[in-house]
Amino acid sequence: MSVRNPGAGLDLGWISRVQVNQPAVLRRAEQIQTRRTVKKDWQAAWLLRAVTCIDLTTLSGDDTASNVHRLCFKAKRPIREDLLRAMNMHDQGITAGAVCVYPARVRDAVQALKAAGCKIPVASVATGFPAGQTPLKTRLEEVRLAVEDGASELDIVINRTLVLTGQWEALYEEIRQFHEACGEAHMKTILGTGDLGSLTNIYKASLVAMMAGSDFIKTSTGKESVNATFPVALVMVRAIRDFHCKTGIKVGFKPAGGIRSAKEALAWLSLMKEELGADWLKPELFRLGASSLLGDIERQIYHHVTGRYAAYHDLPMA
Ligand SMILES: O=C[C@H](O)COP(=O)(O)O
Repeated sequence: MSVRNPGAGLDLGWISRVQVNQPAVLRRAEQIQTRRTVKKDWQAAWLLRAVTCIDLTTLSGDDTASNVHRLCFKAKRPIREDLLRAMNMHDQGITAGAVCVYPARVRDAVQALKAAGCKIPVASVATGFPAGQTPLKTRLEEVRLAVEDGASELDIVINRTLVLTGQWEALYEEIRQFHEACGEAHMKTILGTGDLGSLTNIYKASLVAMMAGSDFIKTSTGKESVNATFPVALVMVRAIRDFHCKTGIKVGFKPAGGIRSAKEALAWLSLMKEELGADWLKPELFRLGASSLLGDIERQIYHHVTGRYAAYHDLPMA
């Protein structure tokens, strides 16, 4: 990831003027999901692009060194070598965008990727993931420890209480402190959109997160009852576009939570291309946070290459 956001001052005037036209957002979101998508070779190429943007994730209570190691090896070789060879893509260095784990598993991931001779970044969730309801002191310490253990990307969750009670200055200050604690590591800010109550709050929280120096804004933890949806994404990417127009700073976008199918991955790529342009189709500015998406993409690529659907045993586990 090369793009960095130094942040900007908190512009409360801008935040107070925010209005979202909900019916228009819902109409546009519907249109993106229902339209015909790319086919054949183009589809395979888009799916490979999606693979390079996946933050391959495991965030479970029963995570151990061994499943994290397996995930890292899958991140290094996300698609079977013979399938890539059949598409003449075997020497293109296709890997997942990052591996995403809990702070306590960062060392396992760093070790596994080092052993595999692979430079994929390790992303750690932090700041009291998923609820963000621990004292600020411990949330900050969690960020510092994850960085110390080798995380080069931090997926921090915001304190949703501050959004729901309109405390924009306090939200900005907290995120600024997380940004400082991240040091050289990139910061992705998870809004937990399913908890924020309205599209207007989501737009405002997106702006505050970007003003406070987030390199990415991310929809969800995957643990809320509603996670990445297209209406929410539209509001967030339009906030990214407005922030870029006003400051010249490019902030990335990461939908996460419940993204499971290749078809959905294609719709997410279409949304990025149409709303933000080709610059946002790269892992530097776009990630898909997903624990169970890669398997379906690999199955679709297997079908593209062989004309058959893969049996369960044909593809290595993600
Ligand atoms: O940040 C990533 C999400 O937690 C993944 O959610 P998921 O398990 O629904 O794919």
